[in-house]
Amino acid sequence: MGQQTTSADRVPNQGRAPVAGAPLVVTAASYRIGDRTLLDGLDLTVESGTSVAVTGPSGSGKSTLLMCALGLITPDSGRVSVAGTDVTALSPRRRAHHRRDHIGVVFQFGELLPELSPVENVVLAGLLAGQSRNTAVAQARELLDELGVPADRTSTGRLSGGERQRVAVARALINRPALLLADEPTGALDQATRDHVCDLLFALPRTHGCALVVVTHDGTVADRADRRLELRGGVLVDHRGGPTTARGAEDGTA
Ligand SMILES: Nc1ncnc2c1ncn2[C@@H]1O[C@H](COP(=O)(O)OP(=O)(O)OP(=O)(O)O)[C@@H](O)[C@H]1O
Repeated sequence: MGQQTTSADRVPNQGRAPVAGAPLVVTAASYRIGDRTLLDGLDLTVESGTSVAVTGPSGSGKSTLLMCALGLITPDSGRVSVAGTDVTALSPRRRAHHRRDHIGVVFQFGELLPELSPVENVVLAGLLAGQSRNTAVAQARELLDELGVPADRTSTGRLSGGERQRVAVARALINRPALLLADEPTGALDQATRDHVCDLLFALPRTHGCALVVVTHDGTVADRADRRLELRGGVLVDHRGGPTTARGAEDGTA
């Protein structure tokens, strides 16, 4: 498991509006589907400049937890605070705006528009986030350069899997998110490419000052995070499954 980062060694947050408290604070969240309890009083705090990996059996509710953080699902009870705002209390419209302003997401297959160039994919996200065209283009080029992907040499659909995921990371960063969520970001990559994408991904909390939550089945990926937790029985526990409480694991004190 990686080193826990303290507030003292965080980098500046790249011009983003300051966030009060941790970018993600989930408090006593419960969520049921039918007769299944997926989240059962779950707690999770992720500080700026740090990463958390969430593992767990298939169907345990990992994506559901991400959906709660995104505000696409509202827990039956509990709070989900993103960038200092309880998103469970917002109207769907305000929640969507809040998501656009404060969260970036990377999915397993990138979910990019294959016929557009990399820079067009990233610019599009910037425009949707309310940036001017000039700003979006400048930032998109800067991010793609930083992540080592050619901006407009070819269409995104012709890129390799690793290059596509780097474009997806650039797209997720264009709104300077306080919170970056990644759902199986390396699930479709070979081992060498996975390791390269992990190098980039897990550096982002330090280089961009965001909080990062990665959901993965891959223990090698999970071990790259500052904290590795397992979703089991609706709560987050230390992945080694030792005699710990969810709160203790969540605090990183277990
Ligand atoms: N809208 C829904 N209606 C009914 N069941 C759902 C719905 N959304 C999720 N589920 C069920 O809830 C459970 C948890 O789903 P979720 O996708 O959160 O699990 P997961 O841990 O991310 O799984 P995986 O690792 O396979 O991606 C699954 O059994 C899923 O079928």
